Parts: sequence; structure tokens; C-alpha cells
Amino acid sequence: MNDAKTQLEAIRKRIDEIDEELIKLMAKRTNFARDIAMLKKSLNLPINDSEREKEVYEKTRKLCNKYKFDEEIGVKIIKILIEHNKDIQSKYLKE
Ligand SMILES: O=C(O)C(=O)C[C@]1(C(=O)O)C=C[C@@H](O)C=C1
Repeated sequence: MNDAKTQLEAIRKRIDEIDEELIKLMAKRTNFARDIAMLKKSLNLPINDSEREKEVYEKTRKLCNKYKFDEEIGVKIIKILIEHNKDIQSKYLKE
């Protein structure tokens, strides 16, 4: 019993470490939003770039297959990050 408990605790510790890496990477990805907003403004480009989003989703699906991760879940997560990125960009440009 104690061995199973020890193993569960070890897995949870590893999950905690991975969750921290995930948050760190999502923050890194999101931190580009303001720079992108400024560059798009100087290039007179709209915040929304559907062609680029299509590329991102296609790349996401390929990576999900490569790493045997549920494609639909992967796309949902990336969609949240993209929408968040656009929110930050539009709020920044309104400042
Ligand atoms: O690459 C861009 O143009 C971005 O603004 C980044 C990003 C993304 O989060 O991947 C967000 C919004 C765009 O519609 C396309 C992609």
C-alpha cells in the first residue's frame, strides 16, 4: 500500500514539474503579443490573420500525431492561446 502511495506521489511531483513548464511556455508564447501588435500596426496589418491561424492549426495537428496527443484537445488549447493573444493585441492597441 505504501509503495503505491509513494509511486503516486512521485508521479504527481513529475506532473507538477511539467505543469510549471507548460505555464512557462504559454507565458513565453503570449509575451510576443505586444510586439506583434506594434509590428502589425506599423505594417498596417489587421490583428486577425486567418491564413497564419490555419498554418498554426495544421502544424498543431501534425505535432499531435507525432507525439500521440489527442488532436482535438491540442487544437482547443492552441485556439485558447490564439484568442488570448488577439485579446492582448487589441487591448494594447486601444491603450
Ligand atoms: O502571427 C500572428 O500574426 C499573430 O498575431 C499570432 C497569432 C497566434 O497566436 O499564433 C494570433 C493571431 C493571428 O490571427 C495569428 C496568429
